Amino acid sequence: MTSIDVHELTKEYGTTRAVDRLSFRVQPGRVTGFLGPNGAGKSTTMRLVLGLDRPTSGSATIGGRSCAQLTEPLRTVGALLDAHAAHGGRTPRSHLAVLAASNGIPGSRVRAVLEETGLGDVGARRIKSFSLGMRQRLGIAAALLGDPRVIMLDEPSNGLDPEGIIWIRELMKRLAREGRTVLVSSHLMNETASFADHLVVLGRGRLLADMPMKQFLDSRSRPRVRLRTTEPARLHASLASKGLTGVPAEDGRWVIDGVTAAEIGALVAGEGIPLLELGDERATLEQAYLDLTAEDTPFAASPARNRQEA
Ligand SMILES: Nc1ncnc2c1ncn2[C@@H]1O[C@H](COP(=O)(O)OP(=O)(O)OP(=O)(O)O)[C@@H](O)[C@H]1O
Repeated sequence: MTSIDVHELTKEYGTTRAVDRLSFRVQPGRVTGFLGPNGAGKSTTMRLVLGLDRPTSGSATIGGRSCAQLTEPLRTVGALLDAHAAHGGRTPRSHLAVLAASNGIPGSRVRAVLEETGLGDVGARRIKSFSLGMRQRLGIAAALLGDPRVIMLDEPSNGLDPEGIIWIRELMKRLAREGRTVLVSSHLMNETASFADHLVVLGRGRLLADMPMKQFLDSRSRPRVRLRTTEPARLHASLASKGLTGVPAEDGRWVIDGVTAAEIGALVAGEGIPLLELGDERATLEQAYLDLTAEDTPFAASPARNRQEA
């Protein structure tokens, strides 16, 4: 099995410490979402893993070897870092053919990945005429070219239309099901929640979290129930008898903090209070992420209060 191992990794650019003694492992067989505010060090880490930059100290390896040691790297790791990396004067076919030839990859893979990424009909067009979404698909085609065990994608949904976003989501899940190691950075929390099984979160170059998605959501949220009843006065009294408070929401529902739907269900059933709806309110990844990274977001807009004071 081929994991990505980052160990005590540090990268300094002059006085900026972009990555700060970072250690984590990306396991095969699942999609790992790579999150963090702007400038947190995600792209730098990916470049270090790919051997495109040298660490100040520490190590980053794929299957126990540094990328620089790999003679045909695209057969081990495929990456999308910059959708504009391909030369605009080339065609997708020639761009991919050059990559295939220099990595010992059979030419038949070029057509296969063009088809897989939906570029089968535009393989002979100049890349400079491509939209951002098409360039993004070409970058993904290049990442898949060598049928690698490890795939790293930096903001893969950038520029993709809704159909493309669904396609990339399903592709990443399938790659993980095939036992590959998939690391994906994104700023889109709903998106990440829809495909990631595991999360690695950075803030100012340091590790803030490394855990399964469900554990991340559970660890950063309190239980909360949302319900609808035809008898709010009886519900209110029943809640009060247990030291609970229901807060009416704008949509006619009630929100109760600090309890689960199972607990409320048992309570109201015992008293015969009719319910039209009852459910646990799930924490969103966006809420959990913002809560975790609040202190590590260097480019957050100032609150309105501060602007008024200025
Ligand atoms: N080549 C470089 N030279 C100097 N500083 C750099 C270089 N590359 C990155 N940095 C700095 O390192 C820090 C981390 O940047 P990086 O691009 O890795 O963050 P990121 O998490 O990928 O951010 P974003 O979400 O905005 O893409 C930033 O402060 C950035 O300015």
